[in-house]
Order: sequence, then structure tokens, then C-alpha cells
Amino acid sequence: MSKKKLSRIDLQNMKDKGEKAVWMTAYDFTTAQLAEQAGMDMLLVGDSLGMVVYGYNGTVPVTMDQSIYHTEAVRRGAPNTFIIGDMPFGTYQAGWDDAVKNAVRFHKEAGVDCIKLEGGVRVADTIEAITDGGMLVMGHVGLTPQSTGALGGFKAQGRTADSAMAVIEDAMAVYEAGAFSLLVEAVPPEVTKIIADELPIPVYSIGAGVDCDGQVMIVSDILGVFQAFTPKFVKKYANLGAEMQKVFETYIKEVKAGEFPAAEHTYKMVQGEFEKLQKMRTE
Ligand SMILES: Nc1nc(=O)c2c([nH]1)NC[C@@H]1CN(c3ccc(C(=O)N[C@@H](CCC(=O)O)C(=O)O)cc3)CN21
Ligand SMILES: CC(C)C(=O)C(=O)O
Ligand SMILES: [Mg+2]
Repeated sequence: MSKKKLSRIDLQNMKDKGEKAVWMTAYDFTTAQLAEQAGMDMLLVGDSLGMVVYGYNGTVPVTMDQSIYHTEAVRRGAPNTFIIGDMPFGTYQAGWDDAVKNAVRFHKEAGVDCIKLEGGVRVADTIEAITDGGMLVMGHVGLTPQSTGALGGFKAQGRTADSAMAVIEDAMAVYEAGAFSLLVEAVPPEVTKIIADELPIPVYSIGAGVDCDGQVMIVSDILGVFQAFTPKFVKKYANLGAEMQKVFETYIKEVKAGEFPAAEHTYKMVQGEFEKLQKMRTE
């Protein structure tokens, strides 16, 4: 099955027609290939890779190089899918110059279609600078995992009127700065609906309810392979972790018992060559 890669216009049309966009994270070639074959609208090479691939307890340690390597692999697996590069912590905080250069790296080295960065009012100028550079920016407001230090943990946002106002103001700032779309994370659905209704650009949710223009999930969560924690908003569509463990156990058992490899997993010597070899070794 070959499909045409979506553009920002397609994504905008989907919002305008009320058609949901579905995306997930991917960090490797194989997963990206399967997602493209399944018809995924977009793929995010999330800095969540720090937690689900590298085992850090947050996203703060993730580097630009790590993100580039994984994004290159995902692009090779999904050449016809809209790919979002996730700007790691520290690659856009120190100034526009840095931010624009790192956004350019994602495009030149990893072939992304857009980049995403976290924050609202405080990153509006940065979004504007990258947009002025001719690149597409997706905003990310609500729970912003790179600032869990400031937020006091991975906590849902917008649960009080004051906090909801702050999330809405962040969303407005991201839009006014020129972002082409916005991700809202871990916010009550009523607040997300206000944002999706008021902003003309597509508004997507992770843990922020159904009343918006699409959803994203972490691939390791929907497959049921990530065990360290499960956010409330995750739906596990399978328990592949248990399946994987069963495979590993069976493999161990069969090798120990001498049952694997069987004849069909081995190579045959060319006719007559083994006899020749035995003769050579006795001469
Ligand atoms: N595997 C994975 N899934 C994710 O959704 C995810 C990551 N990793 N890494 C980056 C961030 C971190 N995220 C998280 C992590 C934990 C909670 C969580 O456990 N929240 C609690 C409530 C905590 C509170 O409000 O105090 C919950 O019950 O949802 C939420 C989002 C979302 N992102
Ligand atoms: C929370 C999600 C969508 C994200 O930014 C990531 O996977 O890094
Ligand atoms: Mg991220």
C-alpha cells in the first residue's frame, strides 16, 4: 500500500471537515514501517524516547544527537508519513539562534516535516523565529514534561479556573506566534474543547479528551510494553510486554534443551564436500 504524505493543508482540511488525525510516537525503523503500512496520519519521534528507549526517568537528559539518530531511522521506515521532530530540552531555551539552528538540523539531517517544542507564552518569540525561518512549528501546552521540575512532577494541568486560563493563554500565544498546530497534554476535556473551538489551527490531544482534532499516544504504551508507569490517559490496546516475555522464556528453554536450532534453521554443505573435508583432516 502506498500513500501520499499529508501536508499542513491536508491537516487543516481534516480539522475543517471534522476528520480526526491519528498519530503516535515511533523511535525506530521497524515500528515506523508498520505504522505507515497501518495508515497512521503522522509520527512523532518524541523525546519520550529518553524514557522508553534509554530508561532515563524524565525527558530532560535527551540530546539533539539522540533525537536526530532516531528521527533518521523513523524517516527511513516511513518515507510517506508526516514526521514531527521533538526539540529536546536545552535545544531552544538559550535563544532564537540556537532554536533556529536546531530546527534546521532536524530538517536537513532527519528530513522532518515540522518540529514541536514545549511551552506557551514563554516560547512565543522562539516559535516566531523558527516560523520566520520557513519551518512549520507545532506547539505543546498543558503538561510539558521537560519542565516537570517547575510543574512539580508529571501532573495534569488546567484543573482549576486559574490554571485553565493559563493553559488557554499559552494556546493563544502559540497560535499568534505562527504555529500551524498545537498539542495539548493532560488537561481536562472542557479546557481542550475551548482551545480547539477557538483556534483555527488543528488542536491535538494526549490525555486531553476527545473534543479536538486528533490524538497521539506513546507507541510503547498502546502496545503494552512500557512497564515503568502508566499515565491515567493511556489505553493499552495489547499486552505485548507479556507476549514478548513469553517468547524470551520459550527461546531460553528451547536452546537449553537443545531443541533450537532445528535442521530447517541450518545450512547444508555442498554435496560430497563433507566427505572431502574429513579426508583432508586425516591426511
Ligand atoms: N511511556 C510514556 N508515556 C507518556 O505518556 C509519557 C512518557 N512516557 N514520557 C513523557 C511524558 C510523561 N508523561 C506522563 C507521565 C506520568 C503521568 C502520570 O502518571 N500522571 C498521573 C497523575 C500525576 C499527578 O497528577 O500527580 C496520572 O494518574 O495520570 C502523566 C504523564 C506523558 N509522557
Ligand atoms: C507527550 C508526547 C506526545 C511527547 O511530546 C513525546 O512523546 O515526547
Ligand atoms: Mg516530547
